[in-house]
Amino acid sequence: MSDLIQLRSPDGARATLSLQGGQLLSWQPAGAGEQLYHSPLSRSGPGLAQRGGVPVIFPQFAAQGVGPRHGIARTRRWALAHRDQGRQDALAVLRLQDDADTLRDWPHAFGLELTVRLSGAVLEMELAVENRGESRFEFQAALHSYWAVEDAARVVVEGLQDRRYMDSLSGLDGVQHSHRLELLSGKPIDRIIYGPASPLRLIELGETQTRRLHIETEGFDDVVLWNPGSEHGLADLPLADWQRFVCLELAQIEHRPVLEPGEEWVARQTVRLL
Ligand SMILES: O=P(O)(O)OC[C@H]1O[C@@H](O)[C@H](O)[C@@H](O)[C@@H]1O
Repeated sequence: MSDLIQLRSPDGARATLSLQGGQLLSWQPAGAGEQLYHSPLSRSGPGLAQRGGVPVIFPQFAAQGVGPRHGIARTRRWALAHRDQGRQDALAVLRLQDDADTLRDWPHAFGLELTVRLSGAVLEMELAVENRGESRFEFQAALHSYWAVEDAARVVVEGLQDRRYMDSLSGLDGVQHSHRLELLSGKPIDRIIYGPASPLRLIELGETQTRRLHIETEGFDDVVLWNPGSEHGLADLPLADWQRFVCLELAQIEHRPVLEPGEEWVARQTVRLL
């Protein structure tokens, strides 16, 4: 079976999901172009992390644990649990469960379910985590969204004012004072920001028009803002492509949810192109 799932809602919105990684790769709202960046140098396959779309980070963010960087979900093959086309939408549900291979990296029985629904100018993504084992576990999670832009240096993010953050580049804590956070041309940025507003607004100030993505969060307490800048050394990213995306990743990092056996945790992002 092919790794790619194509979704199309009756109003023309489209998406592509990859079972490898359980990853949304492409989203085109009705009447609009591609909203997600995907690196042309990205590789896909067992054990590989694809650079682009929306990788699922679970159960560990970055190197904040003893397991694989950004967790075990983005490098595994997920299963298609369900797909449907309604009168006004299309949806797919992907699942990942523990197996002998995941248990070697993280010794817990879990179920992950990613639901992707599209309709018109709106994309909904829901991540559910279930404890299927006999002992409690804690985790971190994120939807590591690579939003495609023409020029990252023309992007501003609103909704972070007065929020605390941790700068992952310097290791220092800070507070975002201004209403608009502007990305600086070519400079890397890597911050975990706590308690963002909902919706967050990602605004691209183009020559002739302004593009706005409103990102509502439900259940995610943090957000990561990341762009590697012009001197990145990422082998799976063309050197100039730092300009082509901004990662705004709804996340649960600071307060790790604890799940007792049988319990479930659910969080959502709802993205609207205005
Ligand atoms: O190269 P990776 O493992 O996909 O990570 C990409 C980036 O992911 C972000 O979430 C982190 O904040 C960055 O520190 C990291 O560089």
